[in-house]
Amino acid sequence: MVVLSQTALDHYSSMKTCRPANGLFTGIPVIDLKDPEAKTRIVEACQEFGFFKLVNHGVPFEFMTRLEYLAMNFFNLPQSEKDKAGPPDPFGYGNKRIGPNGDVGWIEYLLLNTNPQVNCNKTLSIFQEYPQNFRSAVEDYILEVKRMTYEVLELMADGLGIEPRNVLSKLVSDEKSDSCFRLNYYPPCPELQALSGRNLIGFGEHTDPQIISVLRSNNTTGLQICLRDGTWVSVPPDQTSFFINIGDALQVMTNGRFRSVKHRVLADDMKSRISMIYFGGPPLSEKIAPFPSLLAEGEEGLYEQFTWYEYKSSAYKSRLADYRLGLFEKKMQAILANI
Ligand SMILES: C=C1C[C@]23C[C@@]1(O)CC[C@H]2[C@@]12CC[C@H](O)[C@@](C)(C(=O)O1)[C@H]2[C@@H]3C(=O)O
Ligand SMILES: O=C(O)CCC(=O)C(=O)O
Ligand SMILES: [Fe+2]
Repeated sequence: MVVLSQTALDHYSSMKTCRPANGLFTGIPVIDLKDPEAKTRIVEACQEFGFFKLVNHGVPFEFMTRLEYLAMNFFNLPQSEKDKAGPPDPFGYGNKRIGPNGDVGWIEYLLLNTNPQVNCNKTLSIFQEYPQNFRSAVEDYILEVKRMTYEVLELMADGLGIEPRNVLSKLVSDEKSDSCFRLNYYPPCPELQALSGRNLIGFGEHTDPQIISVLRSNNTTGLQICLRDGTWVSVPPDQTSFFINIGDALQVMTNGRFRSVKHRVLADDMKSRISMIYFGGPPLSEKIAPFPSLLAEGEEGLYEQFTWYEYKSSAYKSRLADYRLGLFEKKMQAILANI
């Protein structure tokens, strides 16, 4: 069993920017994909929270449970087997280290590219060595989730009144779209029991850089989002639903109307958490800028124009909790110009 030293605990312990809240939050917007009012509800949720729960989404539950089962089998393999698929570059198997800049969490994960044009040998090899059906479960799941994500993005465009209605969905459905997929496993940490009241960070606070993130987890709590007023609230888990996150790129495209939500995961003392997240990103060459039709007369764009490649490169130089969009805000550019 892994024993946590005081220093290690401090390292993994909860930080800093938002205030904690107790209990499960009951105010997460729930959107029914088949509701005729869905587009309006989605826009409201993205403006207020940058986050919502999606029900009646049409993705068969078996696709989720099959992948969950096979992913759990993978994470239960001997360490030496899992290490064959790592270290992440950023794709591949990772253990405790998140990203290239010193972030750590109580987590193991597999990060995969969903673009068939990018073959990552390391991750493909785990699929060759380990049960054939793991690869097909990942592919089947992603196919279903993509289809649903396009529908959500079309409703968003409709709700925002931007045309054509596929203006957002085509960015992530493009064959060059830079999307990725992540399986996260948070082992239980029994030692937490003796340390009542302390948090153990599974995945530290951050916003997702892409356009949209689509998350499904087992029935274990742990995911928290930061509300507008700066309080952390716990998202009640629901293994049958998806949770949708707005990413930084969509915050920019809506000129700040949609919030890229800050979130994190806390580990549990008893239960393991497993989550699967599809991150929908645009092609690397795509220019990320506010949609002109969303700017009111005389309203200025809040951000300098940049490509997704530029943003991603900058994100990979940052720490998890950094405010990555800051560098691209016009006011920051003006300050930098005067230095
Ligand atoms: C610390 C980091 C991990 C991350 C790349 C980064 O430098 C900053 C953004 C992180 C993040 C958060 C959302 C996704 O999980 C992720 C895959 C992404 O696109 O940005 C991770 C990156 C990662 O784990 O490689
Ligand atoms: O594992 C989770 O529930 C969320 C993880 C997350 O936010 C991420 O991988 O970007
Ligand atoms: Fe995230």
